[in-house]
Amino acid sequence: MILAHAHRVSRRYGTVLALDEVDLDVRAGELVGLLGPNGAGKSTLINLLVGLRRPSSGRVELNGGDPRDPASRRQLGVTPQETGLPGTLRVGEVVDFVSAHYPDPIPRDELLDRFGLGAQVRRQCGGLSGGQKRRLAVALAFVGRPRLVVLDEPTTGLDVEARHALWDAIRAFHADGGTVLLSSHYLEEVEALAQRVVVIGKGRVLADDSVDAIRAVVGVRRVSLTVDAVPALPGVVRTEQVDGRTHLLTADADQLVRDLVASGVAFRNLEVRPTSLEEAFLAITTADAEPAPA
Ligand SMILES: Nc1ncnc2c1ncn2[C@@H]1O[C@H](COP(=O)(O)OP(=O)(O)OP(=O)(O)O)[C@@H](O)[C@H]1O
Repeated sequence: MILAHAHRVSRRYGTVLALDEVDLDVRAGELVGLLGPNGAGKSTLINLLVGLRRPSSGRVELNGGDPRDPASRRQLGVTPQETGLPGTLRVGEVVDFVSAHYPDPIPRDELLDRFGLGAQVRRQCGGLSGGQKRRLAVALAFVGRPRLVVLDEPTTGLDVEARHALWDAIRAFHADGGTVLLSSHYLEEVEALAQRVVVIGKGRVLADDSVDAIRAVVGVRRVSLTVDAVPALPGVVRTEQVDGRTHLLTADADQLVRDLVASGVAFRNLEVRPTSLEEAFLAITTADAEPAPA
């Protein structure tokens, strides 16, 4: 059963094409990670799916209906990228206020314990740390026992311990049969949580696959060297010349180094390091732009 559906969805903001004919289905029971660099279009896609914005063209559905119809959103929990909490209300009061909107909310203490906020129940929201505020904002998405939870960069700004606590809560929800769509900049986060990864770049879906398959694609390495002329070598997905250094991006650095040595070319100062996610996206985009073999 498909809970969230986007069909050839585009969204423009003035002259900016934030989403370009995106297709996405989130099925019941899935934990899907939306991965992409800044400005890729992740928040725009999320906002369309949860009914906060309208597509310029294409179709979005939530629980089989229009996401802008409150009936479609009844079993949805959302934490947007930016949230505000009333500074003078206590944590427990905020949870009670949100719980009052649902027929069978998770009991307050259980919810707060799940998100490591049990000790803060009487604290005013204005006095919480940034990480505690973020955890509370994410916890509120779960209070109504939703079928689908949509989290836009839930752990940005959290320290390692808080991030892991949040991951545990998300995993527990999923283990109980819940469906999750979450966006992240962090490959590590998506690897830790998701089974399926949708890579977004420049408003397009660049890849939609299992975590292992995506890891293989983004597991691109950077082989840097000083060399007069680089021979053409197999497996190089991108070549860059910066400040007299040559950088070769490849999925198999070991083989590339063997090939370099075998080619007999004189090189100096060889370095091999993982690419950043940003570079990996470039590699995917480049591979994506290559014409398909005839
Ligand atoms: N309200 C808006 N008005 C104008 N342009 C916008 C608006 N919202 C988003 N954009 C633009 O649309 C593109 C996609 O932005 P979006 O926020 O969806 O990306 P993102 O992947 O969520 O990025 P980030 O990781 O930085 O949050 C960007 O170029 C952004 O500047």
